[in-house]
Amino acid sequence: MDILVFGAGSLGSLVGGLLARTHDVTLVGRDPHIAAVRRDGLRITGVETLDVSPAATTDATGASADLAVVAVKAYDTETAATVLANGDYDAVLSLQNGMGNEDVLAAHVDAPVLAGTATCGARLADPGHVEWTGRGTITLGPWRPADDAEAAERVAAAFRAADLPTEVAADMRRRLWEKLAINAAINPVTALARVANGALAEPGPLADLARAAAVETATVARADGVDLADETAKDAVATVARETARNRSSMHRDVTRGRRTEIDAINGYVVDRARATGASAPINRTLAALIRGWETGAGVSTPEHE
Ligand SMILES: NC(=O)C1=CN([C@@H]2O[C@H](COP(=O)(O)OP(=O)(O)OC[C@H]3O[C@@H](n4cnc5c(N)ncnc54)[C@H](O)[C@@H]3O)[C@@H](O)[C@H]2O)C=CC1
Ligand SMILES: CC(C)(CO)C(=O)C(=O)O
Repeated sequence: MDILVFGAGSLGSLVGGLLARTHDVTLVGRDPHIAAVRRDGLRITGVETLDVSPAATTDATGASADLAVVAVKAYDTETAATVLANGDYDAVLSLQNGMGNEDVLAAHVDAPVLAGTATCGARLADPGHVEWTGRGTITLGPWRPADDAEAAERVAAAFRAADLPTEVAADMRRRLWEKLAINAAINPVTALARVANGALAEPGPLADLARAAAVETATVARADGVDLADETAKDAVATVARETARNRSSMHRDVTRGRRTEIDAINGYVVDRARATGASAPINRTLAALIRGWETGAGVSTPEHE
């Protein structure tokens, strides 16, 4: 399969690099990482060590491929969608966190849109070098009823052929809301309290706050027509906090590095859906206000500004 990975940062480089073992992959990203991959190839270390040589470019305008995988931060999805709209793809798959990305892609591209979640961990260590920090799996499926279920099966088969454990799901909206509940609970609380995820697995005020944010998110999901039980959301947060106890969440890392966060696509999205459905979301609203207030005061940067 011809695969273009739009957003060759941490996750995009890992997934693109692993897919490059079997498929023709083009990474789309920014220098100095892209220049290093073009010169020396891509090195993956951590869970496994491997060296691969995908094609790499900083400009995907007018490109075509069987599949475009979107792995930019949520605040860059609109730009990615605009570039992809000028190309030719049989399917577009988002592996991003947060909500709203698939709708933005669907509004721009003329191809089936697939939603996906990735539980693997990745960190761009140096230009040309990505660290694989957690093995994980990928779950993907059609986003809208009109989106092609066969495209999801084709993509999953291609991922499995490259040894990426991948499952197809028919209920991606519910699964993205469940992931959203996890991120809405763990990300801002760990970022504001500057603690590792495991702090939320210990009884105490931070665990109580995270649980309350998850339950509130599940309430908004139900108001939005998605069947997500309070218990499911609460248990998911407890399990992820325990299983990733030593990790710092992506929002905690963004805040520590003075970088823009994905708050709009996480707690901000919950607040927007609460407003649209007449539900109330005071906990998500407070967490979003605190992180947005920090972003404004800190004069945050995005990776391309570095
Ligand atoms: N890093 C991880 O382990 C995981 C990340 N995710 C999600 O995946 C998404 C990406 O996360 P990361 O890889 O950590 O972020 P990242 O910031 O490391 O990578 C995003 C990359 O996209 C590039 N980019 C953005 N706009 C571009 C454009 N117009 N042209 C070319 N390149 C562009 C940026 O330069 C950056 O290198 C986020 O939604 C995140 O929440 C999900 C699961 C795991
Ligand atoms: C699941 C979790 C909370 C793991 O850290 C994550 O997705 C993130 O940090 O963004």
